[in-house]
Amino acid sequence: MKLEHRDCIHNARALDPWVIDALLADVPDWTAIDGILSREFKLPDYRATIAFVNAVAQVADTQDHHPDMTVGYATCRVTWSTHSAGGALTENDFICAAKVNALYLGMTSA
Ligand SMILES: C[C@H](O)[C@H](O)[C@H]1CNC2=NC(N)=NC(=O)C2=N1
Repeated sequence: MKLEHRDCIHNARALDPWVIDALLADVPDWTAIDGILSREFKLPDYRATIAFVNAVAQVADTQDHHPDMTVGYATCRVTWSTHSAGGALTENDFICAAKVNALYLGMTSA
């Protein structure tokens, strides 16, 4: 099943580096550095940025997996890591990153 269609699981385990490298191919434009997965999104203006933040928050609450977000006027950096795995990357981070990519595509193409 495509990553973006999967749901987060409980007790996700820290991923090995080679698994991280493989999963990165499924989340275009995200980078994994020091146990965090992040991407900066560009939006047309502040209103669109806040709408994006709210849509990401909705995904986060539904999945019970929550990113850090840094909001600018027309940018939002979304950062995932799994606290319960000691701040490492798990499949949950990649599942949520894929969901956010799909969300962004839906909000910015049309
Ligand atoms: C109790 C609740 O399920 C946990 O605190 C969830 C909530 N959101 C979370 N978000 C992230 N990013 N990592 C977690 O380990 C995590 N744990």
